[in-house]
Amino acid sequence: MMSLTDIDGDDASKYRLIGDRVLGYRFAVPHDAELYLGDVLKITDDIKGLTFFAKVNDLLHDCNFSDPKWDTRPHTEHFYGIGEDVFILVEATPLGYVGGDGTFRKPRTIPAKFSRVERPDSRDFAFLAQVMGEIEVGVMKTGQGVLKDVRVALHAQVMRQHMGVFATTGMGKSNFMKVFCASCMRAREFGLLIVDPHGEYVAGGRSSSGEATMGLLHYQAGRDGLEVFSTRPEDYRRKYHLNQLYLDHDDFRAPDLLLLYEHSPPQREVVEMLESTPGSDVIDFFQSTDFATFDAGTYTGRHPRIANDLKNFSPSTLSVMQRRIAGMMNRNRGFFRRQGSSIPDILKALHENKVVLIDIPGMSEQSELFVLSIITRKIMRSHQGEEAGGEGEPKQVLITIEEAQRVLGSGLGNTRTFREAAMEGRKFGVGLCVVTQQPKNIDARVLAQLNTFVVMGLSDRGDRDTIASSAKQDLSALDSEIQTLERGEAVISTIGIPFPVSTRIHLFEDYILDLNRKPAAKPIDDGLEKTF
Ligand SMILES: Nc1ncnc2c1ncn2[C@@H]1O[C@H](COP(=O)(O)OP(=O)(O)OP(=O)(O)O)[C@@H](O)[C@H]1O
Repeated sequence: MMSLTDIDGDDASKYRLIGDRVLGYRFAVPHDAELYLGDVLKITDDIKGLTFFAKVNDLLHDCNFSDPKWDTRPHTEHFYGIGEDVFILVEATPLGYVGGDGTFRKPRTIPAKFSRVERPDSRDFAFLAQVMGEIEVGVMKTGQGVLKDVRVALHAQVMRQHMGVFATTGMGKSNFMKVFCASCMRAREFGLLIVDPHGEYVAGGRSSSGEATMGLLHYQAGRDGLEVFSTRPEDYRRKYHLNQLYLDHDDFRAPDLLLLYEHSPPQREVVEMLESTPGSDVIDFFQSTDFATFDAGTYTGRHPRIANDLKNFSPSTLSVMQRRIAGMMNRNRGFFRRQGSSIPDILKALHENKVVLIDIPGMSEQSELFVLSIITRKIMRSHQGEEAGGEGEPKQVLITIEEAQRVLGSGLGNTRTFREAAMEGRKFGVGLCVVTQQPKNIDARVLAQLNTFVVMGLSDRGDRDTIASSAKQDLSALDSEIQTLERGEAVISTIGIPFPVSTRIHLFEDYILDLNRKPAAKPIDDGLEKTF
């Protein structure tokens, strides 16, 4: 017997499940029902005692008439009427189901024929909420609206397995990153490194659409979870309790130069030869040697080993290297000095599970990559050492790489540090947060390592295909949704949440206003209704 069920007490509104398979449902709903792509619906199977959830991915007009042209004939309404034989066929993707024990599971079975289909109410949201993690980023989106009681939160322990944030410019990537940082400051589950050459994360600035924005310092209740290392003037640093950023000569290694300049094969060989030589010796050698007269056989300076290593290189190659090192020192003189480095403090803060913001406003792209490369290498070495030492709790750090196609593109031979972190980092508790507008320009081997995908509007089909083929969950059903994502919306596919979840990212300013009013305890329980 067919069971037509009222959805909200309105007799005219009848929804019923009529098929189809474990990974795709079909419902018939009245021809005038108001449903939207992305709506989340609940299917109650009273026979098996299971409650299923599914998301609408297509809507089609259909009818029970055998006349294929019934709806184009004149006076159709008069002859056929437009009653329950005319309906909308809804295609939906299952999210999962809840059994008698109240646990949310992946869809592995199918609801009984004619199971009741309705909109979930607030009691149902608890089931969806139970699959969420600790790092809150937004609320679940459904069709035109949001499920304000279902906060979307990533799982902290998945973060070491690398994440990708993919967004066309202006879609809300900076806002997402700040929300993510605020939640990390609050949760204190792992260390997060972020290098900001635009100076907008610390105290805000202007968004891409020109509005004034707030920064991480405005999240005062989470201040203990933030450590800032900055190149700003002293009075600014003192006012906001920021640390001064310093890197020293021993933090530097010759391969850092590969990121900053194009190198010819012999120049590259010089770099490789000096790879494990302490940076202070390399810098001192190049600063104190005259390559017009350099001869390794007669060299009497402070670095005979380096002189001997470089004896077969031409003076012109060595002069180019000398100029580059001088250029690198000059460009970074605001924070790069002979002795005294912030690296131990940066590592300490990361290992205290803080967000570490490296604030270098107005610095060139080369300086940004220089800093990021040095800190990434230091984190990797420290974690590899710890692994060897084997004592204490393994530390977990996530390193943000913005415009990641610069250093994780395919065929780039100059970015070994980042590649090593992408390929081996997770063994040592080092994850990468790869942020890019151009996923198709990221090395496929790196994409294959990502276990969390945050997709914020990608208009390019090639980019979407790249993401769909790399994500661990099937995103093909969401292609049309990804195409139509609006600013501030994302589809998130991550381990721990059994379905790709459409999310309305919190607006940072509203989110921290709310967080500032709450005690710092976790988990975050209250609704964020006023945000949207
Ligand atoms: N989740 C959101 N909710 C509401 N508005 C948002 C959201 N995300 C972004 N916006 C709006 O969009 C504007 C642009 O966002 P944002 O600066 O984060 O974009 P972007 O992708 O980082 O841009 P660009 O790549 O050019 O820096 C913001 O000023 C904000 O008003």
